[in-house]
Amino acid sequence: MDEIEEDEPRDNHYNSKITRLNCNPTDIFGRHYLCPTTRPANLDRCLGNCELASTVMIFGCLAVLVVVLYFWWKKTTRDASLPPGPTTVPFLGNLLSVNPETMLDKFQKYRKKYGDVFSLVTGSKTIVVVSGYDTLREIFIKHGDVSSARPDIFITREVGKFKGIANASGALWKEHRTFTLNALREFGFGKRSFESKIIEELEAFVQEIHSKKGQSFNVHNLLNVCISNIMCSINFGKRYDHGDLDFCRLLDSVNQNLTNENVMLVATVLPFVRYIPGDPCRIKNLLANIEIAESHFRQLVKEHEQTFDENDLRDFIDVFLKRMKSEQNNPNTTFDEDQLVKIIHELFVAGTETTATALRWFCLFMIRYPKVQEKMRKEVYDVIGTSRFPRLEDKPSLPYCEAVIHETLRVGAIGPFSIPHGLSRDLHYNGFIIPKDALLIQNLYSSFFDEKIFPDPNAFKPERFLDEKGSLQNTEKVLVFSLGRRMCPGEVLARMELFLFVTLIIQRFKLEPADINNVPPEKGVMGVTHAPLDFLMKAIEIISTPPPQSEDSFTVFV
Ligand code: HEM
Repeated sequence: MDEIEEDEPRDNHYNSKITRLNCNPTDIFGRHYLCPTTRPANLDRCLGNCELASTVMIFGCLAVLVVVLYFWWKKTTRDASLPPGPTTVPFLGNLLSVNPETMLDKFQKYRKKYGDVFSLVTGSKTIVVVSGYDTLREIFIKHGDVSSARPDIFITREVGKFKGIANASGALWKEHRTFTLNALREFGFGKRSFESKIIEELEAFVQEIHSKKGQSFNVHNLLNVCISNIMCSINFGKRYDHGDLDFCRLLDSVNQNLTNENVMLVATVLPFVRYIPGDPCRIKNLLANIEIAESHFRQLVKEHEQTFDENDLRDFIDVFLKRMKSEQNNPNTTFDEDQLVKIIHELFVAGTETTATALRWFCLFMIRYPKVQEKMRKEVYDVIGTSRFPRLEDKPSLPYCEAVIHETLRVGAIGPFSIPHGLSRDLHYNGFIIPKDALLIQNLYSSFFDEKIFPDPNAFKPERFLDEKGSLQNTEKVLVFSLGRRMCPGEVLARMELFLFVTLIIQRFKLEPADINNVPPEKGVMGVTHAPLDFLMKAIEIISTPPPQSEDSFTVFV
């Protein structure tokens, strides 16, 4: 590059013109760097060129800006081939309609106005929302071959690395979902071994409530700890004491992410926010918490490897390690440590938050509907009495309790929008095209509150699930575990947990609000799940608690 020599005289005209242009003409050595290719002798030409260059640059930038704005405007405008939806706002599209605080009601209104399949355009992603029992079945069962993928979004890419089960698609997902379901089934789904793990935790739960001595308390943490401990027994073969520091750290990192409510949604529709300095949306914090949890799980895997005995498979990690070892000479194996860590992380999170939230809704409904509580208790006392804990084999004899569980899942609407789905190719539906890169939302909530299926949908009425003979009916209409190929693989375990917790709570305690004049509202908040606002309650002991190793309780199953 040519430079102006240091001993060259300065040009006044040059300096004055530069001053007019409000530029610094020389650097500290007096070298002209405004237009480095030109010498002062050619100053006028240089300045002319510079002005021309600036003008060209300004027009160039404007042209780029216009092109960018045009494409952004296009991206925030609904294409005619898409399913219908609310009018888009230039450059924002329907971004304002994806506010988690208002989404439940808004989507109900949009369904009425635009039909069972409507679209929202956000610029970065096209969201297609599917509502209604029949249409959900059509898109996710009939067209399940196309609609069972996961989309490429923040959570699947940055959090899940497209691994595990919930964040994987295609062959990897199929292989590991089947493997995990078989492993859990073999290991104890629906069997006594799982029941004994749940009952072991129920003992601890009862003791904790007993220690409250009828004082008001928030059941939130206690339920989280108990339910996650069940997942720990299944995954890692051990439960933790409620005060264990490692366990508290693990739960804290998971809970922080769960209460970091809508970060996933924000990062999905506004992917650039993660680059804003200062982490205002706590995305880096979320990723750091994932790392804390996964290094805990990695450590557990290492410990298992050291004590592994293929003739004594203790838990899910051991079952996976056995498969890993049997495939160690297969260069294409997908059974590796990363995949194992992702799966146990998913099982831990998916298996804890959902079930614990359902049980919080249950406690809230019992406080609000004491007559339902009484009716359940009568059924439990008639069938089981008070001398032993409820068991899974009591289930068919307790249809009213089962009806209450279904009504809790329906009105509590724990996962109202399920987990986002993706598509393996464009899907033609009713004359519209749902594009391959769209994000498909299952609006399960629309079916829970559909008055054609559940008349008077806002009322908490367990009787709706019982026919004239008192037998269960219509329970399959509560799509809380989703439907089709991605349907929740933890349903069996969740139902076991719900039944045993709910019937035991009712058998042993009378639930009351902390303040009879201030009964907590039924209002839920949208986060990772749809959960009730925190509330205080009292659990008045009806039957004195048996000692932890009592004959009557879990020793029967161990
Ligand atoms: C009341 C409790 C539960 C509810 C309401 C629930 C609900 C759901 C829903 C709605 C989905 C999304 C399905 C889809 O994408 O279409 C799901 C997926 C999943 N759930 Fe559950 N779940 C519960 C308990 C559990 C438990 C106890 C486990 C663990 C054993 C579990 C493990 C999973 C996994 C691994 C997935 C991902 C499945 C896949 O992508 O193929 N869930 N669950």
